[in-house]
Amino acid sequence: MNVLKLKAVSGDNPNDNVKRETVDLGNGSDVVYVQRLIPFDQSWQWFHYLDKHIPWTRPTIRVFGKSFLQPRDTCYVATPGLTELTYSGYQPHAYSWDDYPPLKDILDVVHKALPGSSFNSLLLNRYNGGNDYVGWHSDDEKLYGPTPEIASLTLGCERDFVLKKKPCKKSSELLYGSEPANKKLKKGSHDADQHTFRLKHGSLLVMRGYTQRDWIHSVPKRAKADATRINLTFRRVF
Ligand SMILES: O=C(O)CCC(=O)C(=O)O
Ligand SMILES: [Fe+2]
Repeated sequence: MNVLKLKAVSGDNPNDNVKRETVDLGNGSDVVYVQRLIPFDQSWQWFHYLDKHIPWTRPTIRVFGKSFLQPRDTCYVATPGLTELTYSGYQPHAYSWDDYPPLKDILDVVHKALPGSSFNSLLLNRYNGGNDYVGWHSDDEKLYGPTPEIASLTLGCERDFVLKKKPCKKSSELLYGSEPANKKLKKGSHDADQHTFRLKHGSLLVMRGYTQRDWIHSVPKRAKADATRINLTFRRVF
């Protein structure tokens, strides 16, 4: 597996001396990784708050006519009046930012780190150990527009986040949710087509440009990851 050597570049915001690294995926797609966005202790405080107070659910989802228990807990938060989110035949209830005030503080930190961003929805995931995962997919729902910026914050247990180039549109649709997330690279593909980021406690990973159109991503099962990870993905619904 290709664990990236990242090139450090300075942030857009001169007040922001947080180190960030950008990986150009080509064809108008890139990923920004900020390894230490939120200080260690603050990250644990938010982790414990969210672990305890968020109304986590593990919904049944439908993929190609078959029902599955989603292999992680989830919750959705959105500004009122937005188009409702539906994925894999499941429409989550949209909770309000006001229900969980620390989410607004986290949103502020993310907005400051990403000048020009204005997220209005948040999908939370909780992985209760290494058997919980998210399979190959892209977040290419229409409500996010053609080039969504998706900012993904990690709290708790480190996990690998893998990006893989779509072979073509049809086959990537077939991959969605149905292929084991840890499947090896196909023969004929090469290293530039797959990138792995080890997402640290307090880190932020941002997918931009055409990443959702041209790439799929997953958080594979990991036998050794025995602790809980909470992930917050901020998105803008248009
Ligand atoms: O947990 C992660 O890092 C990724 C979650 C994800 O891809 C999603 O919620 O769409
Ligand atoms: Fe995703």
